[in-house]
Amino acid sequence: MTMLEIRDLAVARGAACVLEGLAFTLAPGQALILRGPNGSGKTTLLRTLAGLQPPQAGEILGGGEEIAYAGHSDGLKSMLTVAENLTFWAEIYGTRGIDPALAAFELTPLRDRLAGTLSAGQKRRLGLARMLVTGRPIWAMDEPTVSLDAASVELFAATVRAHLGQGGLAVIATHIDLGLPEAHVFDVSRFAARAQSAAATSDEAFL
Ligand SMILES: Nc1ncnc2c1ncn2[C@@H]1O[C@H](COP(=O)(O)OP(=O)(O)OP(=O)(O)O)[C@@H](O)[C@H]1O
Repeated sequence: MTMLEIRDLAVARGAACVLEGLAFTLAPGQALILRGPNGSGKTTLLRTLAGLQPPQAGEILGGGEEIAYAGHSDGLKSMLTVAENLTFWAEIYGTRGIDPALAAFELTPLRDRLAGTLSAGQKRRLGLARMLVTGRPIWAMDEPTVSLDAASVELFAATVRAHLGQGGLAVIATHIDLGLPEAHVFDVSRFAARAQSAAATSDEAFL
């Protein structure tokens, strides 16, 4: 059974510890909504969970090959079509069939368009469709609804609900209420690193 558990985790940007003492456990069907003001460390935590940077301290159990990450950048190849982009990712992740992902984000009519010619919201929908193509059970997503209109936000929320309904897990930094069942709100600012606050105070003395 896929689980995601973090124990006494500390995450850093460069050498500076941003968050420390983080702990949670996520079971199949559960979502964790990350909240916190700009710069509080949501992206840093998501990148660490996704294995894009090492933790400064503590443990992550159950991430690794189980986790797929959707960051601020959609990571699209502008000279490939919508369908070619998804096929590229399907090959990387060793999965088959892009049609459900196209349908989930209403991209089927756009399948032969070059990704570079899509609107911002369409690009975002394609970036999110990639999560379905990965076939991975844990989704880590950073502000996934940026650029999406209300209808597309609902498509996204429905896709996440379906993923959770199939036993998937999700960690999502978002300010929007996605109406997810089993969603727990996790305010990262409660875990701000003490060393960082101390540094900010001493910096102020030199201003
Ligand atoms: N490349 C970098 N080098 C050094 N510090 C960075 C770098 N990127 C971000 N930081 C700092 O790390 C801290 C945490 O940033 P992070 O992007 O994780 O926050 P966030 O909660 O995702 O913010 P936002 O809501 O604005 O996206 C901030 O103080 C930020 O200024």
